Amino acid sequence: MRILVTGGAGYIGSHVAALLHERGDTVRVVDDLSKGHVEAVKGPGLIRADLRRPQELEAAFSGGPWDAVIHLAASSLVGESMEAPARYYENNVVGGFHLVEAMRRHGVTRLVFSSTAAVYGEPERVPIVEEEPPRPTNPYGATKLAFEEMLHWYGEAYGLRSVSLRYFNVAGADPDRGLGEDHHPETHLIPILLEVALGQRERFQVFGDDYPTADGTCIRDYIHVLDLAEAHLLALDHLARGGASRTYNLGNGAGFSVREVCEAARRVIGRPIPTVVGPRRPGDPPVLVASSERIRAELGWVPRRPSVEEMIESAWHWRLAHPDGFPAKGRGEPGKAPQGAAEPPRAPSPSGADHLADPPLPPRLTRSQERKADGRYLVYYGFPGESAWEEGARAGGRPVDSATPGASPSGEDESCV
Ligand SMILES: O=c1ccn([C@@H]2O[C@H](COP(=O)(O)OP(=O)(O)O[C@H]3O[C@H](CO)[C@@H](O)[C@H](O)[C@H]3O)[C@@H](O)[C@H]2O)c(=O)[nH]1
Repeated sequence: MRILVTGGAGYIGSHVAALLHERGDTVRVVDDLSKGHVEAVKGPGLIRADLRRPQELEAAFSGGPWDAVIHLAASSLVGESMEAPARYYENNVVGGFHLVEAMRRHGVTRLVFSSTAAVYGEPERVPIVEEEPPRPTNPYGATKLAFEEMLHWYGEAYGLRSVSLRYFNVAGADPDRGLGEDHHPETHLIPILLEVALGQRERFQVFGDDYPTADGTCIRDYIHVLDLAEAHLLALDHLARGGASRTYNLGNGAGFSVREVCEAARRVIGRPIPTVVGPRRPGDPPVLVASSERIRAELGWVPRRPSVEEMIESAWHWRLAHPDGFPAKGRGEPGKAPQGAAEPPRAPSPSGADHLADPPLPPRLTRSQERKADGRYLVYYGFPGESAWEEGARAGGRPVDSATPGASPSGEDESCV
């Protein structure tokens, strides 16, 4: 198959892309590299594109036809989403909309979507089944749910078939393939524990110990990133067989409290991990544990690495080999492969000659800014050679109020899951 993987330079996407590439699929990673790493793309082609910019998506879809898209590019932090919901709506909903529109233009009718347990909010029954009414308690979950709903209606009207995978808490690494978790800044529980164990942080802060759980800390369901990546391949194959649109939970069905994960990390690593209890993090539900019976029964998914210790151990091994994460590489030009990345794959032409060139990109929007009397910034976007205000009126650009200097329309912060 020929597959586009958005967010394929990120933590989960890089594992998915590597598995697809290894089994012989033609894979092109589409990533804006704001959070992803060129080094994490092992084998597949890579093209830099921001989903919010349709002209960059056109370059990403060039060289088709493509059989399917796996969509993981998103902003994905619960805490951050509470403070910056606009960024989440723009990256996850607007970016997602441009993606499905590009799929429509290019006749691509299958999509596997990286959704989240955060759509459930505070569920009434645990383990959570897919029939549980979604009631997100944070903008991250709300934007993922909005895109799931968009997929439903695109399916009804345009024949798009999709599988939404609602991930619970993803952990672990694949040190053998040189893949692991590297976020800046890091906010996730297990990588932070590893940083404390390495002496890169002084201590770990527990976000609240007054939840209605046995030890007062939040309970989550952890899933190994490779088990999760394998589920993407099963979902893709389901759609390739003509399967209908579905939604699946992905977790192990076992809950671990924050304190239990700390204890497991101390056992696996054998080093002290000092902790301190702090306040709750807004938006965190007390308990999220999955029932993944549906995907087991329908697609035959079996998590082969269910132990939290194994997840921590694999993450630890990757981290020991990469104490500072992936090396920072240049991001290159939008619509192109960054330096050092594999060339994006092209479809073989009927004559055998590879004559498919990327389409020329329209001129890029540029930004200009004014500092206002109150210290805030007013930022305008325009095409080169036109004043910002003229552009705003004539070319569809938009003024953005109170942006911080150096920020993109959404804060240049699309992360890659
Ligand atoms: O410094 C920290 C970091 C985390 N936690 C707690 O650890 C648990 C797990 O937190 P984290 O690793 O940040 O993951 P979540 O916020 O639960 O969210 C993850 O899990 C979701 C599904 O549950 C995914 O959709 C999200 O993308 C992913 O960020 C939560 O109870 C946090 O409050 C702490 O106590 N201290």
